[in-house]
Amino acid sequence: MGVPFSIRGLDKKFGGLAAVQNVDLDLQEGVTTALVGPNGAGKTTLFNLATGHIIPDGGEVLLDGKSVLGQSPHLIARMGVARSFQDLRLFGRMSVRDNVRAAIEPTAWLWQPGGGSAARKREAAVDAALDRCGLTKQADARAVDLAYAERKFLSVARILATGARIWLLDEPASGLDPHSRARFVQLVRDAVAEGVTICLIEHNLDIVTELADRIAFLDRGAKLAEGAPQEILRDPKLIGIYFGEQRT
Ligand SMILES: Nc1ncnc2c1ncn2[C@@H]1O[C@H](COP(=O)(O)OP(=O)(O)OP(=O)(O)O)[C@@H](O)[C@H]1O
Repeated sequence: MGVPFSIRGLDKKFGGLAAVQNVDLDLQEGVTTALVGPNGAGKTTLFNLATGHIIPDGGEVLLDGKSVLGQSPHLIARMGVARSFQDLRLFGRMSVRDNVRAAIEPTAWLWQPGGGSAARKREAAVDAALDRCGLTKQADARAVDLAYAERKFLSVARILATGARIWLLDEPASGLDPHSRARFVQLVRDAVAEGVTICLIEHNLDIVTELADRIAFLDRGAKLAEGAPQEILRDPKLIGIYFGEQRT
């Protein structure tokens, strides 16, 4: 099993605060990894470092064994690493379809051969992503007019349409009703079956248990443990930290 995406010794300080401290993480092909930890543990910062949104103070980010450190978020996305944001970052006044198109366009090289046929392929990818995310009927609606769960699915459709092989999802299921949550779990499982490697930040431990093959547990910027969900979620010390017991 390959390791398409790897983080080595990542460090990031914000002023005096060590938000990420010497974190290693391997995303193995076909393995879904969950980042778990209390609020402020450094999970989102780790995604920001991994995708070029923030430059680390030290460490390495490797895609297929090659450094992508210092590359722009656009370029990293173009290389097949897609991410979602807690605040979704949709274009509210644009249509649902245009939101997905906008996600796909930066990954299409201007000089891409094929002209019209490449454009048709992109449209087909947009249609397929909308269909899989249950948004075909809402394709012409403005993103801002969607229900909350639909907006969450739109953020996944934007990733799906790019054909990215590595997905970093930041709390993708937060606030979803049980029905939407079940649909989301199925969407992720389908993507994994198609070969997508996924890392997700998730506070809902039921979803973590359903989807994750591995858990990396973070606290105060450091990775405290990594292993199978049944191992990590049964560790009283980690569970105490997660639910905010007094720490020394
Ligand atoms: N741009 C920034 N400037 C200063 N401090 C920041 C910045 N971004 C994050 N932090 C701080 O770094 C720490 C880690 O934040 P981060 O958002 O990565 O945690 P998290 O594990 O994702 O938390 P949550 O589960 O609440 O989303 C927190 O103390 C946060 O306040």
